[in-house]
Amino acid sequence: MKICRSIKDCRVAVADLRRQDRSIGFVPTMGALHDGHLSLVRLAQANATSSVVSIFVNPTQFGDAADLDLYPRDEDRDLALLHKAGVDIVFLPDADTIYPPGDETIVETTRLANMLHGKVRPGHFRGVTSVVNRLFNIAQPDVAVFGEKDYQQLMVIRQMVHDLHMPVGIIGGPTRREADGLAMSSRNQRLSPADRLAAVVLNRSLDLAEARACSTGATVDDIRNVIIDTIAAEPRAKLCGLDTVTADGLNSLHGVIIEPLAIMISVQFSDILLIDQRVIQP
Ligand SMILES: Nc1ncnc2c1ncn2[C@@H]1O[C@H](COP(=O)(O)OP(=O)(O)OP(=O)(O)O)[C@@H](O)[C@H]1O
Ligand SMILES: CC(C)(CO)[C@@H](O)C(=O)[O-]
Ligand code: BAL
Repeated sequence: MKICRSIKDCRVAVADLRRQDRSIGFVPTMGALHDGHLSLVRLAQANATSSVVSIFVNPTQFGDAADLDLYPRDEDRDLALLHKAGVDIVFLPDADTIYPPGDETIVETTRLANMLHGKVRPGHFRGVTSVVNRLFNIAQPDVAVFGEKDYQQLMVIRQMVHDLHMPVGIIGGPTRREADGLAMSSRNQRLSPADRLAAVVLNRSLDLAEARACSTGATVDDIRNVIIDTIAAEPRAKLCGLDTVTADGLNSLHGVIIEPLAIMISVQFSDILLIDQRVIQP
């Protein structure tokens, strides 16, 4: 496994793989890896003949300086996990490498970035597309894998790739969960023991919403009420975002559910914001 910290080293390592006729499957991450990330690596390996993983805690997607400072980091453990997973290249740039001094270019999906979860975290998706664009230019992947847990992020990336004619196939990976149903997330390690137990309410509310959706004549408002009531019954949880939108265009849906519905929730425990989602078929 090659560990590259500069763009030049990463490009040389990618060119080596290309010389061997290997295709590149890319998984961008912010490190503090868990089984969710490793499942994306396996998906990349299943869809390409080599795998490249980046670890970069991207400052431009954090609105809150404390959230950026406290973001979990464990480079040695991450490298050991990626080595064991058979990854070919790990790219570990620093902020000046990605954003050279004087840098002034941003990439933004103007509609998708500023709605729904983008309103809870202003500027967040602009930071995501700006960094993913740079990472794609460096790793030059054939395919790249993103988790469905960050559902709006996946849609934003698909839109960017489509609009900018980027020759990269985007693959969505299913959400991996802890035994009690909590979606794996690097931020879970920052939860207090009591908040960790309470956090199971995200998945429980989505399970109850899905069950409600299966009943005849269920409306989008019924689903929303199930989520609102379930989260409200957990005193440690504060519902910050609840979006019920079409699964492909993320447009608002009302009335009886007659097309695939994406439910996206963000819930705060103390100072930590967790997200989860579910796509429900009518
Ligand atoms: N539980 C999961 N299952 C599958 N993929 C996941 C899961 N959690 C995150 N991912 C995906 O891994 C990639 C890297 O995400 P990131 O490094 O931000 O991890 P994270 O655990 O989501 O961290 P955070 O605490 O910031 O939410 C993203 O494409 C994300 O959607
Ligand atoms: C895609 C990503 C690595 C960009 O920084 C990040 O938003 C993430 O980890 O989901
Ligand atoms: N997976 C999303 C990264 C973030 O919360 O900034």
